[in-house]
Amino acid sequence: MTEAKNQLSTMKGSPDQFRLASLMRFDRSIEIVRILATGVTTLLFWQGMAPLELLWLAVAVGLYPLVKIGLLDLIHEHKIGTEIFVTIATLVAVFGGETVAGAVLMVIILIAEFITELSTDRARASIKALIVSVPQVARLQEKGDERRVAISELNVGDVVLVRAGEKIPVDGTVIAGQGAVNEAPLTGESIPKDKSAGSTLLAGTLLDSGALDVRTERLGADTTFSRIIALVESAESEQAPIQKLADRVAAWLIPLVLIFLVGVYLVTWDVRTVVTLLIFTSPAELGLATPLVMIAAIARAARAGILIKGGVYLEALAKVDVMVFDKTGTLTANQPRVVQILSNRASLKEAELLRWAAAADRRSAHPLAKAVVEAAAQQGIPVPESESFEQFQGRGVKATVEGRIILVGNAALLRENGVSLAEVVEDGGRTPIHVAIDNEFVGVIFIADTLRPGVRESLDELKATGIKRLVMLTGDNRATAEVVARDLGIDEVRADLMPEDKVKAIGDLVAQGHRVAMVGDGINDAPALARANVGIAMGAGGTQAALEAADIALMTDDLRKIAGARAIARRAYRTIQENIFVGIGVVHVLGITAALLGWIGPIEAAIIHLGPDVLVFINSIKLLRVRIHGA
Ligand SMILES: Nc1ncnc2c1ncn2[C@@H]1O[C@H](COP(=O)(O)OP(=O)(O)OP(=O)(O)O)[C@@H](O)[C@H]1O
Ligand SMILES: [Zn+2]
Repeated sequence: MTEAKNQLSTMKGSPDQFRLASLMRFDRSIEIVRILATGVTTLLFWQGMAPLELLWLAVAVGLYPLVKIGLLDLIHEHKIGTEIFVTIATLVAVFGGETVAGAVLMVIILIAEFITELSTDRARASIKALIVSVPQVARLQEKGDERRVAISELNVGDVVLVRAGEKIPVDGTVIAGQGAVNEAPLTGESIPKDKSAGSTLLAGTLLDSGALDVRTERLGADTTFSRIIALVESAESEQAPIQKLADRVAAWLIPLVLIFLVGVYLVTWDVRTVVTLLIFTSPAELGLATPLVMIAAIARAARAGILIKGGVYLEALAKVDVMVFDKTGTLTANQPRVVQILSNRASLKEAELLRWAAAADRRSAHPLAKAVVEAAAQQGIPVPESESFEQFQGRGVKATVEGRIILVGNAALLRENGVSLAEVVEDGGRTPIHVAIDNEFVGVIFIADTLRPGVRESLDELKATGIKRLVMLTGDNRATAEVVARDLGIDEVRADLMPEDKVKAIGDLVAQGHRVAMVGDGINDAPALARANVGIAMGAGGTQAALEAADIALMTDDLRKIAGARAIARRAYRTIQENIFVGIGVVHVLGITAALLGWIGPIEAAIIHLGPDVLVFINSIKLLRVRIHGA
């Protein structure tokens, strides 16, 4: 929290400036003048100091924007909004002889609309402010000299210098120097990370100490930072189902309300009661109850390094009952190491087995292949080039090395290639990689990976938030998968899956009526992420692919952020329900009752009506302060 505040005070265009700037906008000034003019005229007329004609003029001036917005909504969105209701209420009052009441109620509504608009703008501005900004100038290194240039003049490949206390202006790689970088603005991670030659840097993060020379890789709109801003900005337009429902209910209520009002008038012949009722029967506010909550929740999450791409996913995450995890790289740390080599042939030494396997695997990008190649390098084994190479998704590789056909992969790969396996090697906790030379099974390489720190706690926390079933999907073998699952308290394991099986497994869960979230790394798992109700990608700070693939992107690999995201989502959903049922529902029902009983008139109604608007606002803004674990 405090770090975030410090960030705010150092950024260009602080929220205060932003607020001032938007307050001073031209149309805002007109609005203020309009409110003052109509208010003062009403007051003068009331005191007998102005003629009725002047009051009519004031009413016309005040109604103008309401009629305009109301008609535009009606024509373009086929929606009867608050504006139309207020216009009707004012006109009924003025022509029914309650001119002062009509004018006062109109002024109060104008003030309420003005306040709502300002606060929504501020919430929006705060989203951007929370994720801070990128500096607009950089120190460019040129022919041994340095000079300050605008970011727009930089090119990919340029070397920029960053000194302690400065913000990193571009995405790039450190080529010289050393320093500690605070990535909190992007990831919510407040512990600074040490950076030296070869480390990657993200624009918008802060160099706490040291000095770095950075080779520019991405600039301006291409930086991860800019992508995030763009995604958060578009998040608002992704309406949540509850919002659509509120809009639908509002549309459906309007004719009923109008019939009800005509009925009341025919029974009572009382203009005051009808005008008072009009204020409390406008269902348009239903539509206002959700956007502010969504904006606040998305802003809160962004500050914790959780990127939620729209209200629709916030609601979906709140309702999730089954959570599915990929194993490798999601639950495990994705740092596989070779831990044991077993040769099946007396004549074949372990080092030699590793040499064949590494030769076959050297062109594969699979993490297991990298572990094999790395082990060979560590043992100083020279690895030959392969003559041909083929990768089988979820199976392994087939390569020709020194004229011999090498298979490296799981049992299924060997069987499919007609290699008979005397016994399937399974060993809990470690992944066996089978090796065959010229269609003969020659041995197994065992690879182990460690669990991510804090996985168990994160999963327990998720269960505590009402997730009923935790499922693990993996391409790894059953024995290894089951050991991991048992360690973590996972309820259901599906092993030996091909990538398309994972997509199908999620499809089945969705078809059974579950609300499914899928957690993966976002690179290999993109189709599975897309199939789930909510796709959550980890480590999106590292790769832009992960950022694009998911509905919710975690900027670091910290699994605790999932529980954090879930907490924010549930809280937001509850707030929306509170806003609708208590803030709007209860107050309006009470207001209608009071009006029918003749306890309140139009002016009291308009004042009381400000109550729920303010409540909804405060209730929503509270979301910005939700405490979540690990952020
Ligand atoms: N390049 C490779 N070298 C060796 N074995 C491989 C290779 N590619 C795949 N395999 C074998 O195929 C299995 C399935 O691979 P896949 O990539 O589908 O899953 P994974 O990465 O092990 O696990 P997860 O599905 O949890 O991410 C691996 O466990 C391994 O036995
Ligand atoms: Zn209301």
